[in-house]
Amino acid sequence: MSQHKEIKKITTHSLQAMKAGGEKIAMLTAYDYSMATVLDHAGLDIILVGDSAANVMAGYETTLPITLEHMIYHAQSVVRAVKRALVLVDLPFGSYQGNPKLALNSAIRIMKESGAHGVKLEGGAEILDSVKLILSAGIPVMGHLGLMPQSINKYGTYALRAKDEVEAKKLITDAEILQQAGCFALLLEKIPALLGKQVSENLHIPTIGIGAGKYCDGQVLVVHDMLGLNKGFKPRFLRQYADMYDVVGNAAKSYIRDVKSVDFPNDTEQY
Ligand SMILES: Nc1nc(=O)c2c([nH]1)NC[C@@H]1CN(c3ccc(C(=O)N[C@@H](CCC(=O)O)C(=O)O)cc3)CN21
Ligand SMILES: CC(C)C(=O)C(=O)O
Ligand SMILES: [Mg+2]
Repeated sequence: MSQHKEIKKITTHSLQAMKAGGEKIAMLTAYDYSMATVLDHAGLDIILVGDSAANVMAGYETTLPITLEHMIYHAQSVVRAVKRALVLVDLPFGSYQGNPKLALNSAIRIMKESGAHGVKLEGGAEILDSVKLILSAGIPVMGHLGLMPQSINKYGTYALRAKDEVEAKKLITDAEILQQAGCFALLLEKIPALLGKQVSENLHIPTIGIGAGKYCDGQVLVVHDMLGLNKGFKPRFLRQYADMYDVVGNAAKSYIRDVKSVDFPNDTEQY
């Protein structure tokens, strides 16, 4: 008898069904093969190859410097690992804003060169033409509203977004516009929980929150943050599930000690 276990792949349709059935969606970032292997085997629904790679992989202050080529490299590594999860890729800063044809070209390059399942773009009405053109090519799009890190220079801080009535109304309208255009899901970043609730109840497509409260249809975190590898980053929305900084640090300290003391390698660890 065949030992092949049928793996039920997550699709954009599964996600709609999960929202309809009240099952929450679990998403994390990954940027490399090894991490994506672990996360996919753990049963994660969505893996996001986020442009936060600029921060956690490359050490930049913001997400602005990462290029389309870098994103494709990370996406290729993740796709090679994944058997079950839906893999989404952020379009990086400068690869779509203000130019629908550039946006389509960037999205096509990601899909063609990495084999990912869809893309994510930051923005509402101002990027609607780009979203529509990408969707017209059969590429699934996740929207991204609220705190949009690629616009950090417009706001100057990573503080809570859409606190006032005017901003909240614009976000609600942008969410409706993105759903109407055909986005399969919407990411909401760092907004009041009650606004997250209102948007989630208002839309039929699932919302995925980061700092957007418990009423969103799913949650996302940057994997290095939740593993405790991003020392000192402790925003209120982050729950830390492991202390990998100490796990890795202590292993490295033990190794250093063993090498210096000529304990490693021993007789059984050599030829
Ligand atoms: N490692 C990492 N984790 C993330 O969640 C993340 C990235 N990188 N890069 C891209 C964006 C930027 N994001 C951010 C960045 C900062 C805060 C934040 O709350 N920062 C401060 C407070 C800032 C303020 O209130 O002005 C904090 O409490 O740490 C939240 C999300 C989310 N994304
Ligand atoms: C924080 C999430 C939502 C993201 O866009 C990223 O990791 O780049
Ligand atoms: Mg991002």
